[in-house]
Amino acid sequence: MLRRDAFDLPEGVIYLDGNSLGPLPRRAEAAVARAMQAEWGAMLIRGWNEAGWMDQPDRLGDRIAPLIGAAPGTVTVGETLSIRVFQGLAAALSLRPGRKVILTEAGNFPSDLYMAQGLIDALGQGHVLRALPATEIPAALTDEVAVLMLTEVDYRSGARHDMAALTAQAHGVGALTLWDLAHSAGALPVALTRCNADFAAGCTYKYLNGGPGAPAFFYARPDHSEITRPILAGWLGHAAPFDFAPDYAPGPGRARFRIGTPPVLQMAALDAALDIFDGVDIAALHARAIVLADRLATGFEAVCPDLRRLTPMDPARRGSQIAFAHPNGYAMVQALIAQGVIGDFRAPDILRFGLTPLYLDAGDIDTAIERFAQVIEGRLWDDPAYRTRNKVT
Ligand SMILES: Cc1ncc(COP(=O)(O)O)c(C=O)c1O
Ligand SMILES: Nc1c(O)cccc1C(=O)C[C@H](N)C(=O)O
Repeated sequence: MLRRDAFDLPEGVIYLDGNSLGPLPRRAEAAVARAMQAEWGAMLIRGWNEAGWMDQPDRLGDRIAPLIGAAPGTVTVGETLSIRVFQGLAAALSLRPGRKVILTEAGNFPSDLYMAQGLIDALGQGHVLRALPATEIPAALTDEVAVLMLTEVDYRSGARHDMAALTAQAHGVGALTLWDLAHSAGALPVALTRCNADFAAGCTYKYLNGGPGAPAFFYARPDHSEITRPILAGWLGHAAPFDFAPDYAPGPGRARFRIGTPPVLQMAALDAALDIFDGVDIAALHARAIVLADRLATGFEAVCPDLRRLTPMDPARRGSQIAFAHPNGYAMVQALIAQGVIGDFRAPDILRFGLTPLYLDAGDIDTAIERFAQVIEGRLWDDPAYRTRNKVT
């Protein structure tokens, strides 16, 4: 399971932030160089045909599909996750005319909330965004709800929704579902087909290690793809893009969810990154992440009993990260980074650590605990340099 050699990680660094940005896969460096030289450089514009650039979104979609329990031909790649959330919501609303509620979790990732607010404004049809605590969502699933939009694994606490149960309940009242898999894909087993999910989207720069700015993926249940008229109708989602027709006609199935030009170099990196998952049992990977998370949590809490654990204990109800709240959280994370243990901070007071067993083992966690002990016992966090927040945390 440990495939550390597949990654180009700096010596001495314990990387606990793969839930925000995965590290560099060694093969990605060569793949991007090849795409630049042998394809872009040598083929020039012929690369679209000869190097298969135009087919990359679907080819990569088919590589991601088994990681998220989707059938071949149902996932496409490109654009950003924010755009994909907008697209999925718009598709769901168009399939439920007359229903006015988008139901979501309060504290969902801001972009998902903003996308819903923007879409509601743009449509101007009186939709409302109802954002509730997770515990209140089941009771709020009524026949007013057009779509239940949830991030399967919460970006802060790491708490995981029960996709199968909530999707079934949404369908029970005639609502559709849109799942944000940003913190799921490549970290834990996702079963979109088995759960009968309607739409899903995720990013590839976290657990899938596609690199900063790597494109998003988008899933639509096949019966929905055939009847949805995408609100973001781009030329590459047209049935015949190179006819350059003045009016939009949707392409078949997932093709219609393409919008604009695919990011060819990013896709070359992602393609190479996905090689690492060949033969990986995602359920076993997640089980390992849970063990590492527990080891880290127990060790950190022993060093600093004031930490308040935010991540649920039940392995079935969490993703592959552990999060704590502490009033000095920002300074602690910065001091830990200075010691070579990279985690991150989420406002207002959350220390967040991603557990990625492709390149982390128990020895790394023990080293992280030792360095955290140095930070706490030496009060290394109490440094004026850590009183001002960085632009990107
Ligand atoms: C849960 C979740 N949704 C959406 C996003 C937004 O993704 P992007 O910036 O790629 O559009 C992120 C991360 O940035 C995220 O963690
Ligand atoms: N996408 C990011 C970026 O462009 C810069 C900094 C961080 C990110 C992130 O992905 C944040 C991430 N979604 C999170 O869970 O906090």
